Amino acid sequence: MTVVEGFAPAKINLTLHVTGRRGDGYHLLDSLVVFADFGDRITVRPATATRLTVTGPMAPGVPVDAGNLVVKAAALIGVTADITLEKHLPAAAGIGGGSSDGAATLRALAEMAGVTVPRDVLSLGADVPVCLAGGAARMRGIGEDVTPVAGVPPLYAVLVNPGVALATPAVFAGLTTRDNPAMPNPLPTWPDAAAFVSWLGPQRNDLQAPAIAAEPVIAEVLETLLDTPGCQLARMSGSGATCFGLYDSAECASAAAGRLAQDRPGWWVMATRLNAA
Ligand SMILES: C[C@](O)(CO)[C@H](O)COP(=O)(O)OP(=O)(O)OC[C@H]1O[C@@H](n2ccc(N)nc2=O)[C@H](O)[C@@H]1O
Ligand SMILES: Nc1ncnc2c1ncn2[C@@H]1O[C@H](COP(=O)(O)OP(=O)(O)OP(=O)(O)O)[C@@H](O)[C@H]1O
Repeated sequence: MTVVEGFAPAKINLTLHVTGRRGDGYHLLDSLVVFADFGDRITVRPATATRLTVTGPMAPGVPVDAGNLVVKAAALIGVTADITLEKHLPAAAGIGGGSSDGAATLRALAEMAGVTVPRDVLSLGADVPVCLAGGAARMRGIGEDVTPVAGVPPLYAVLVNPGVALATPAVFAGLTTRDNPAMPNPLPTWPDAAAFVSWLGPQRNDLQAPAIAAEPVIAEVLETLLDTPGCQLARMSGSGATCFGLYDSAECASAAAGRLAQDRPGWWVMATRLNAA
């Protein structure tokens, strides 16, 4: 029996510029996306009907029915399987947990059944195409236009989630401006990690302000990250509430994570390497 295992890394929007809105209400984006070396794990086994079991420290509250993106992915690719999802990423947290799980499921089921992944996966969610591509990418359109980006260095980061779940539609609805500038085109080249991080500084996550308006604790997370020794940049990912801090070494990131975990026992804190693959 073919058993296939897959990894569903956290997705981090290093930038997230909202550049317009379509007639159907979806927003046009320009986002630089990378992936962490931390995430969920899935295992798929052939079965005559799809069945999902969710395990792991972040399993509570995650749907186990047709509402789970893993089950939707299986239906889209047309393969039935016994699927175990080991959940490590907080849900509704702006780090694409469900989308990354969906993309990992598509890859694993394609391998298990010897079929190809459908070309149009946007119906699963705006973040699924970028998660399926994997690796540093520029995401445009509403999420369907994904271009790999070369030259993004590996980054040492700390992810912090203060334990408030934010619904993506509500955060988009809180935007006060929707026609904001895109990132430069083409993107520059960066000689090293320091140049990359200083370029990143003036870029933005346009969803950060409406997310803070909805959950002011996000501003506290950003300030707390910036206060840790060696933090070069702190920004929110996706529609929040997870924020990332960038550091110039694994030691700095790990020391910051240790300190934050001690000082803020209610917050989810994780040191990770971004774009390490
Ligand atoms: C905020 C991001 O995470 C950035 O990477 C994504 O744009 C959202 O990706 P996602 O969670 O996979 O999004 P979906 O499940 O497709 O959409 C959730 C909701 O977010 C809003 N949405 C999403 C994507 C987009 N380009 N414009 C939007 O306005 C819509 O209200 C939509 O109903
Ligand atoms: N595999 C899954 N893991 C977690 N949540 C899921 C999953 N499938 C569906 N959901 C549902 O999707 C909602 C959003 O969770 P998800 O973790 O995908 O959000 P997110 O990290 O904010 O995503 P994004 O960054 O793409 O906006 C959850 O509240 C949950 O009900």
